[in-house]
Amino acid sequence: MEKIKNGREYLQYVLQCLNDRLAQADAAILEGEKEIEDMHEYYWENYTEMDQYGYEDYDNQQALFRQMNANEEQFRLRRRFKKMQDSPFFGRVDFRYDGDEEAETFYIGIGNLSESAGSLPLVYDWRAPVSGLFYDYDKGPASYEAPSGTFEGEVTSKWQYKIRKGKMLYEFESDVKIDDEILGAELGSNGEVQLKNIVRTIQKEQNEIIRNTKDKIMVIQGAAGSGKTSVALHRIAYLLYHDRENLKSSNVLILSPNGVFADYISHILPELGEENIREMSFDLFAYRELKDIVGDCEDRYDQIEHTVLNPKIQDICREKQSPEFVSKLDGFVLRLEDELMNFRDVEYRGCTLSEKEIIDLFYFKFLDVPLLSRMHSVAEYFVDQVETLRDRDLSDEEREEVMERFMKMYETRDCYVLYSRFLEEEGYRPLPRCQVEKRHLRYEDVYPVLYLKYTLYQCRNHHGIKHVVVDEMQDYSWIQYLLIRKMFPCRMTILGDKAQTMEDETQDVLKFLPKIFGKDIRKIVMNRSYRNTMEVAQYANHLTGIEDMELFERHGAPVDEQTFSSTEEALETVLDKWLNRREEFETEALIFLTEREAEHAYLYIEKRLKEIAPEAENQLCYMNRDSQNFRKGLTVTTFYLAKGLEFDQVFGIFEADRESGLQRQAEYITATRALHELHMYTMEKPK
Ligand SMILES: Nc1ncnc2c1ncn2[C@@H]1O[C@H](COP(=O)(O)OP(=O)(O)OP(=O)(O)O)[C@@H](O)[C@H]1O
Repeated sequence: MEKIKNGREYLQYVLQCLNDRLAQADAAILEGEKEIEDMHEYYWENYTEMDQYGYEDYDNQQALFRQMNANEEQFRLRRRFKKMQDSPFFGRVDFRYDGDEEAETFYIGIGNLSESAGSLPLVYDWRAPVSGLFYDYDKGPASYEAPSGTFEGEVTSKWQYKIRKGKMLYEFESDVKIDDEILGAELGSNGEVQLKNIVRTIQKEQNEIIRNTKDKIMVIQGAAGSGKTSVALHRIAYLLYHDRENLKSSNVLILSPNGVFADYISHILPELGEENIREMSFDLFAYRELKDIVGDCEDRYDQIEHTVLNPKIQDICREKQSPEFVSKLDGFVLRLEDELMNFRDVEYRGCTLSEKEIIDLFYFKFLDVPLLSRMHSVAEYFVDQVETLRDRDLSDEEREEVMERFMKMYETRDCYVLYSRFLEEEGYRPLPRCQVEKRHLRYEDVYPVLYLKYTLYQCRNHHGIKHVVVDEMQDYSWIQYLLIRKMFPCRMTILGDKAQTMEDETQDVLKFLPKIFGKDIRKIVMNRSYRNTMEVAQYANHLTGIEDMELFERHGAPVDEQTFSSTEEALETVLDKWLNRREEFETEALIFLTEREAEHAYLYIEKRLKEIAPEAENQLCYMNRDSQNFRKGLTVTTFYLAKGLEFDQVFGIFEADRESGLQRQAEYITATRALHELHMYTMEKPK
């Protein structure tokens, strides 16, 4: 095997080895299953005779768990080997260690493979330390970090392979230029609906982020299409691989924009050999946390729709998420320490806690407990006293009764009522008074109320989470980041693009994040864009005046710009272009500023398809905020839901003369969604 220098021969060797390992895994699984069956049988036959203390039963259970884990491991191996049968490796790097005569060869693939467990790998996982050489260096001096230290030497050659279904499609020794050609071919290809994994072509500056394990909070400002989402997901795969002991996929949470986005990225981690991770939008999270306070909350998308109709409401929303507003809220919370309380003696079954004792406990012993949870601690203290004196535990009902007496010392514990009072005190319009189910929070008030709740109550700890990924960081406000820090005091990867803010002005959160997260933060800027053709990227950059973006040299059709006098006319053109070239593209999008426009267009196209091309009906879909799947075909939607996604061909239809900052942002976001072709249509205002 040592002697095989040729990729094709090596492929045959590796495929044979994969077959052997698969057969071994199959045999081990069969044997394991038999073992588990025998254990069950033994248990049922003998459980009446097992020792009375349960030792034997316990031992049996432990043995059963061990066997089940061993089987699970074999299943994992089998899944990996099966995946590798399609393309066992994609790269090779020959590295001569300093002091050695000859270079060693390392083949790189999506997972490790060796002839037997524990022997030297035939293929190295792309996340292994030595694989860093492949991404970081061309021929020449190089080094890599491993747990045992830094290894210096020289890359003597580097190869790239494309293998599909176990067949070598091409192999060549690569230099920088060819790297670019391969990358160009990857970027130019159609065929994948969802986001692709990029292991074969990770770029050096991306690799630096993926392999960073030092920094607690990484913040990535990346241009549209620079690979932020891809990099964040590969980074998670890397961290899961290197810290298996401490970090499981269930410890990672992605705060992402919506359900479709979650679906769009859902296959990447499984493809990289990891389990999928939890994903949630912050609005959904807030909504769940506020369920006991309000009946309903607006979300970010409602806010955008309202802003289109009345741009002024953005100002008040911005104001209510700002540092100044938060410090007023903090001041209000301080005042509540006094104003909210109405202390009095508590007597229960012959035991008394005097008002003075309660005040002492409240303001000294339990001062660290948040205000609205503090009386609970005082009550617990009292319950302890009662139980000691009476020498028995109180029943649940008795405890309840005691608690209630203590809670009555708060004027109110309702964050909605308190927030409304705060608004009034600060000269804002208070919230309508109504029962919980009828309460409907405007978006501008959602996070201030949540902030109040998290400041006034001892809130649930989200302990299981050890790494949070925040995508689209520019869409989060000061107050939201304060909440994120409070809820998740863990490592984070925060990524976004200030140019894609969904407001009339761009928001650069990088300016204020250090104030929230302190010195733990590491900022990285990625300015090279990979998604769009040069024509599309230049057009998009022109819309917002971006000049510093580095574009990948890939060309396509010029942007198709047209003006129409009626929506129907524009939609007919979209229909025509889409139907005529349906075979060429996998995914297309028709994007609008508002939900109303998108829905109208969808209904129009749906009706027309029934008349002219019923066979294409199942290729049309409407994407709203409740949608959960990213689909092939033509997706009709709004710019804010299309954010983060990409499509082979994009149509954007926007009204002329709606010269708002938000519309400019919407057009920019729309344009940057196009991989290959972009059509930007303007609707003339009716005269
Ligand atoms: N190193 C790479 N090799 C191949 N393709 C890449 C690479 N980096 C990025 N891409 C491709 O570029 C496109 C954009 O990537 P991605 O969606 O991760 O970018 P983004 O910065 O999150 O974009 P946006 O902010 O505009 O939504 C994807 O098609 C992705 O596969």
